[in-house]
Amino acid sequence: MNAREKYGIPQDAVITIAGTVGVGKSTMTKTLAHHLQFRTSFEKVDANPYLDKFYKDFEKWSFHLQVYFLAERFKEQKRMFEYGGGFIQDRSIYEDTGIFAKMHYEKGTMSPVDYETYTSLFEAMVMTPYFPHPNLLIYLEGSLDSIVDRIQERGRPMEQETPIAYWEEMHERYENWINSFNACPVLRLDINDYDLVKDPESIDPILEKIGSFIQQTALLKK
Ligand SMILES: Nc1ncnc2c1ncn2[C@@H]1O[C@H](COP(=O)(O)OP(=O)(O)O)[C@@H](O)[C@H]1O
Ligand SMILES: Nc1ncnc2c1ncn2[C@H]1C[C@H](O)[C@@H](COP(=O)(O)O)O1
Repeated sequence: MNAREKYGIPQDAVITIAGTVGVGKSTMTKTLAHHLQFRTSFEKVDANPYLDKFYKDFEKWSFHLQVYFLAERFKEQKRMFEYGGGFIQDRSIYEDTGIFAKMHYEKGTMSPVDYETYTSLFEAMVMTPYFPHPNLLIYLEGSLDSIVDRIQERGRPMEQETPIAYWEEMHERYENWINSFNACPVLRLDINDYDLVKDPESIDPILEKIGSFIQQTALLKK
């Protein structure tokens, strides 16, 4: 019996991993997909033609980058839909709009007209059949210090060179965002409670929690 069967996780489930930059989403995505034998959906970082430019000049590249991420996520949503689920997704589309686009608009690094165009594009996409809500959103949370340490340790120069104030603002926005998020069930995990790098077995209680959480929310829907 594999972990998916053991913990009663449906094979068509879509689980999305949310949380600020560097908190450990990709690591969690890979680990869960491995244990559940699910496919993965990652965001494009290395092959992203705007990301480096964006970190050098937010004002100039915010809109281009948001449209790029939106197009990529739309293609991924369509792919997950066409496979009929069974995916772990690294970051939700809700974060693009609820965190990044909003933050740059409110900081003044995305113009009101660009933000309006972006928002209407996002709303048009969400109205297509490719956007069912995920079965579960796993929210990874930790202190700002430990997250900044991880960003430094991972070593993407564009992120290392970004002032800590940027990560601090994002951290705060994430806390507010998750406290009012209600598009799908949320399981919150504190990054101090597991270590997938040094202690791979710390995934077991997480798998168990995911199973019982999905079953409970399915019962509530009946
Ligand atoms: N559970 C963990 N314990 C210790 N270090 C971790 C853990 N998860 C991720 N890391 C480390 O933190 C850094 C950022 O992780 P990553 O998964 O790339 O984050 P994200 O996808 O959220 O940006 C990487 O250097 C990774 O090895
Ligand atoms: N929608 C986005 N707007 C701006 N920047 C974004 C967006 N989505 C992801 N990013 C950035 C943040 C990081 O530098 C990389 C990858 O994110 P990560 O949390 O490390 O997976 O892309």
